[in-house]
Amino acid sequence: MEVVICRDAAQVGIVAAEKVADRLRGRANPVIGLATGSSPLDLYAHLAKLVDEGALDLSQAYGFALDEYVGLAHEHPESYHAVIRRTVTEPLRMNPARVRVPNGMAADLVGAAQQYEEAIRAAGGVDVQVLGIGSNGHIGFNEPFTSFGSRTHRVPLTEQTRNDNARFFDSMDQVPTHALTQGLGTIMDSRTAVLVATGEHKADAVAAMIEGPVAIAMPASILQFHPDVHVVLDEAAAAKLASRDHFHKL
Ligand SMILES: O=P(O)(O)OC[C@H]1O[C@](O)(CO)[C@@H](O)[C@@H]1O
Repeated sequence: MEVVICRDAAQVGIVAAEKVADRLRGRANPVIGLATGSSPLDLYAHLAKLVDEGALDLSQAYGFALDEYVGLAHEHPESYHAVIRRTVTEPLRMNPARVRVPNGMAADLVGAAQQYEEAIRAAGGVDVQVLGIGSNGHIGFNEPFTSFGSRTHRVPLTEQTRNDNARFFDSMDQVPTHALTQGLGTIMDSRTAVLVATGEHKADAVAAMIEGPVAIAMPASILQFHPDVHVVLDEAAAAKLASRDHFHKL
């Protein structure tokens, strides 16, 4: 696990985007795994700048979002279908037909989850998975006590996650209660993972992910076993790392 500590959130976005771009360049049909939430927005903005400057071409790339709310219409502005279109597909000039988001509106969610796994496999697997981390240590929507071997599946959201995401909705009762998410096993199959975290509200989860025991109470701790994972933090998110002096500081 490589850990890089940056001055601020803007630098996190740039450093992480460069790592993602390095691994996508030169591949004929690169596959990028896409996180939503606030954390990766600066990363996507920098990737968009590279695309605008001609330093990166994602027109032939495939994209797979990590997750989607269950029962939220794709047209809803906070559905991850809409968020990915707004923050990734359009600014990165990707082909919309090659960017997939789990179908949280499917009548058969088990079938939709299996099809999603098959689509990732058919595209050749994920080259670079972009990740954020929830304040309770979730990645994707894999909440604490999710099996490490899990594949794409339907999950209930914890109260903490619903509270964290309530800022995107008018009221708490509009925040969905369930999601369809890639599993921890699916995420661990990615060839490279780049996780970004900023802000003091992530400091406990970040410290537990990097230094704590690998335990299902802290889903992100499974990344300690990922063969090529890069964690890019700002000072605030790195503040509770006892081992911070061992890591690369920019
Ligand atoms: O980046 P945020 O908004 O803090 O969210 C943390 C994580 O929770 C999720 O929103 C749940 O999927 C992730 O996409 C994100 O990485």
